[in-house]
Amino acid sequence: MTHPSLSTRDLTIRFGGHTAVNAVTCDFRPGELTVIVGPNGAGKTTYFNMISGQLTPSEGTVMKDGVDLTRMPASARARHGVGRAFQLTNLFPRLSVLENIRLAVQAQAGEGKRFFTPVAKLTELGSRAERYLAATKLEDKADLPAAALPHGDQRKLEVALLMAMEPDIYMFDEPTAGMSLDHAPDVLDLIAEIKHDTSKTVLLVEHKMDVVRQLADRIIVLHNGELIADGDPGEVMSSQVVRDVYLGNAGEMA
Ligand SMILES: Nc1ncnc2c1ncn2[C@@H]1O[C@H](COP(=O)(O)OP(=O)(O)OP(=O)(O)O)[C@@H](O)[C@H]1O
Repeated sequence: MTHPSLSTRDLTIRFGGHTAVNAVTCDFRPGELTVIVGPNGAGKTTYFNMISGQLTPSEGTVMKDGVDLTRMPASARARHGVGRAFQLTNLFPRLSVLENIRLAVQAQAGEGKRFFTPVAKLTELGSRAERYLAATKLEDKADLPAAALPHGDQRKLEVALLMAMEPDIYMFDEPTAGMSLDHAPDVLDLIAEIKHDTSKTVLLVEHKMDVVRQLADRIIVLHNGELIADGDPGEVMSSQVVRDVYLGNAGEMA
């Protein structure tokens, strides 16, 4: 079995007296897309936030390729290859779609703060930006300001910016939330493509079971902050413990 790229050990966070995530130990491997499911309030987003660095755990560790990320801020984790798609927060609304991607590529290449960049390097960065533009099927919108894009295309641009960071770990929290039915397949195709790259580890928080079925290599289930199931999607979703959890939360397992 491939070596894990990312591991959490006994990851725990308390808010006042409430334990939102309780001693979650889990390994994630390259070439594997893991979907994190669980009823509302199960701790999925909080677990995600402790991996990407928005929250610092009360106890436990987050390790990536042998490096302890547990106390690092999100920006340092991004430099270590943990990339998370965030809605709108990293877009420059007045800049064009292509300019946004170019800036992300330049930042990844460490050219963001340089005044002079050699022409050959600029050309290389430009072609990388074009590649991500094409991968996300945004070529015909390249010159539009990011703010003018419809919601679905903005989500695609966020994926393009994430790809431009060239992370090893891709994290998506409900990537099709708020998206119309005609845009959702594009974003799901993109994620499917990312997971075909066997050097990448993909983590997804998702409620929609059709999305889970389409993408998951593995499912982990959180309930009341605890990891209660982990494994093959078919086995996990038909297991009694998961059925009981969802039966107690009727309607959420769409
Ligand atoms: N900053 C915070 N302060 C206090 N409690 C919090 C905080 N963040 C999360 N919680 C609590 O932690 C628990 C887990 O929340 P979380 O948002 O991680 O669940 P979730 O599984 O992502 O839910 P959903 O599917 O509804 O998004 C909830 O009880 C929530 O109220």
